[in-house]
Amino acid sequence: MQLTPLHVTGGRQLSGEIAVQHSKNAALPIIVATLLSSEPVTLHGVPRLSDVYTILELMHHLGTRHAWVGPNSLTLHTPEILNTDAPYALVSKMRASFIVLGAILARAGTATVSMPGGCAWGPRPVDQHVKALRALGAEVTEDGGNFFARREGSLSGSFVFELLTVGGTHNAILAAALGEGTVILENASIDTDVVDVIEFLNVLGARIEGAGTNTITIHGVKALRGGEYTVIPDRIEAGTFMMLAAATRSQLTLTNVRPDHLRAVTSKLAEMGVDILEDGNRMIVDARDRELKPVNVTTQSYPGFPTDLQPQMSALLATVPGTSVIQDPVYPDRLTHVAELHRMGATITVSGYTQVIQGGTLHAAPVKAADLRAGAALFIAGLTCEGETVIDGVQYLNRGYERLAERLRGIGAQVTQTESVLAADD
Ligand SMILES: CC(=O)N[C@H]1[C@@H](OP(=O)(O)OP(=O)(O)OC[C@H]2O[C@@H](n3ccc(=O)[nH]c3=O)[C@H](O)[C@@H]2O)O[C@H](CO)[C@@H](O)[C@@H]1O
Ligand SMILES: C=C(OP(=O)(O)O)C(=O)O
Repeated sequence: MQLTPLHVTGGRQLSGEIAVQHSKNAALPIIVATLLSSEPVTLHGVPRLSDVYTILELMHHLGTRHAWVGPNSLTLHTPEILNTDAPYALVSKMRASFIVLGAILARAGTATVSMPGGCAWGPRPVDQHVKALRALGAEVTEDGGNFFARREGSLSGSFVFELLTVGGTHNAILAAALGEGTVILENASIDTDVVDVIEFLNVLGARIEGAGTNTITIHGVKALRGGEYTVIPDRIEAGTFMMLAAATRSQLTLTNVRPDHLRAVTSKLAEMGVDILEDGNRMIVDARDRELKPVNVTTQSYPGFPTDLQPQMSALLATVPGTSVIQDPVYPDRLTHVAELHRMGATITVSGYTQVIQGGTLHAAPVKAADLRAGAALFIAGLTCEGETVIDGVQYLNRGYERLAERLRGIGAQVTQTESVLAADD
């Protein structure tokens, strides 16, 4: 869908309260995890994002019927799996869809899933997903851009991930949750989105231990029941708004936040001189009248500094006088925002996955987002400069930020766009 650009005029302080949406990257695998139950499941805190509509389209193909029962509440029901394949046209749109491989395999015994898409800043392998499923007893082959998986009986055994992978851990958990075997995953991800999926599955009657530790034990169960669950707050959206507050030297109050999920971000912003006050699920971020200091940042798996906030951090540090260094070894090629920030006057030199940033003042320019978080970096940058920045590639922002223009206007930002139409009953 071709969307109209976002027009952003900055150079003035923002203020007020902004409610953070619930987590995109937890909601997507939780929606997929409902495939494991034949009973209805109601989810609360599902953000209305294009990625959510994409996964619902895929789920519909697999046999799930859904209905929105509130602004962010969704009931899903998969009495039976009608198709065991996840076609290229749907999987290629987003990364998270690849975990239907484990879910379909668990429920139907066989699955065909196209190689995943998603934000395309460089290679995003799935070798660990495949190695894990094979180690647990599934047969997985690849041909013509598709993975074929099948199992005889229940999955069982153990697998040590060669690196920390969120999606790989999701896929293995979903594949092993049903059945009679016990599976042990070592060096598993401790990401908040993995913990949320496990807690959700346990509400439906799964027996999964070790959430939030590197060793996850899954005792297969015969069936899962229906149930109700609320998705966790989106720590990446919260971090984006924290950086927006800092970059515009404003004070913002964020609600629906889990400060315990944001430790690495909070401490980095505090090191820069931003005041952050935590009060339950609220956070006040204050950068008014501050001379912010440059910092060095390296991304890591959770609980380290998230790669999903690296582009936004580049935009922020481009406004901070002095030399900052950002390294993103998690996704070394996640750099599509850099050339666009150059158009806005940023001084950033890139060598491998290292950005050296000489901070200063940015100016408005026409720019284009080539992926979701690059888009976030651009609206942050745009809101720091006087004049109008026109941001193209809004379809990427709609993947991850619900009603963005409207919510930014709520904190005093001058942002206009002919709103994209995501149908309420889509
Ligand atoms: C939908 C979703 O939740 N997406 C998030 C998820 O993506 P995703 O689950 O795809 O990311 P992973 O955690 O799997 O990737 C982490 C690292 O492991 C590598 N790797 C991963 C799998 C594999 O089989 N082999 C391999 O080498 C990746 O190249 C990367 O360097 O976590 C990323 C890292 O926090 C985030 O940027 C994404 O926003
Ligand atoms: C990159 C992201 O999502 P995906 O993994 O679906 O591309 C993201 O949420 O920042």
